[in-house]
Amino acid sequence: MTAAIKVSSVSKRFGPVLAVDDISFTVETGSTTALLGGNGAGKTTTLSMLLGLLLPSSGAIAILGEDMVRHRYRVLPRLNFSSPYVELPLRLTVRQNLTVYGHLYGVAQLGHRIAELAEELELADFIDRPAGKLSAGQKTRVGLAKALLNKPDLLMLDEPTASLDPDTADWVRSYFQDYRDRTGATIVLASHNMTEVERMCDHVLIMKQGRIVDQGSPAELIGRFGRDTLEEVFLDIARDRRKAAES
Ligand SMILES: Nc1ncnc2c1ncn2[C@@H]1O[C@H](COP(=O)(O)OP(=O)(O)OP(=O)(O)O)[C@@H](O)[C@H]1O
Repeated sequence: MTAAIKVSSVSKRFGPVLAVDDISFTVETGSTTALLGGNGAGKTTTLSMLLGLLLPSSGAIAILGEDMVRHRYRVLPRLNFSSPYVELPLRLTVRQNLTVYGHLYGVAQLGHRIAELAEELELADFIDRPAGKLSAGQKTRVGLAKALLNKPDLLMLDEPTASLDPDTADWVRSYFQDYRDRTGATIVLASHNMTEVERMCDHVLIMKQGRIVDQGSPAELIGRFGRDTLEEVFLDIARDRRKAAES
């Protein structure tokens, strides 16, 4: 099967800053893959290039078999993303927001799709309230509904459970696992929550200073570093401790 994402020798420079430094990786179709790294490691820049929002300075990106530089409009309708750092128009109600985005994505039977998502993500109590009047957790759920409007084959989630209470966060993780299992979609997740990554992801890419410094399944990484949790592996990499296997 074609990989959902194939990144080959990609770099991104902002003036003097080399934000992404010659990275290559593949994401298998139907997997949930995490992109981890400390602040400033290059995760957001990488996700933005995968979404076609930024062009690489060099290298090639193929998404769902299409070249992102030359043919991104062929593939954009099959992608979506959520990020707690992107605000929805605050004066529009939740329903109006979902309607505007649904039209932008060309969603068929939009009223039906919004009703379906309102039920699945429990938005009914505040669907006619302006987005600016929602709690942080409610906003996160609306952002997730927006990301699911077009039933994407590839979903990029930046901190999907930020601001959610533990019970709702747990429910959202199960929802995405179920979505992936039902649809065969591929999920790429950027998160600082290592327990979440251990639970949801089959594969982990670890970035540091714009490079991919390690990758594998959570169990492989934990084993290779001789640790008990992914959090400890992350700290080892962040603090430049030598790998247990090498010392
Ligand atoms: N538009 C830009 N212009 C200049 N430098 C940028 C720009 N965008 C990102 N950078 C720089 O590129 C580097 C990588 O940033 P990026 O936002 O990709 O990191 P990140 O891994 O997402 O970090 P965080 O976890 O803090 O969100 C940082 O040094 C950042 O300051």
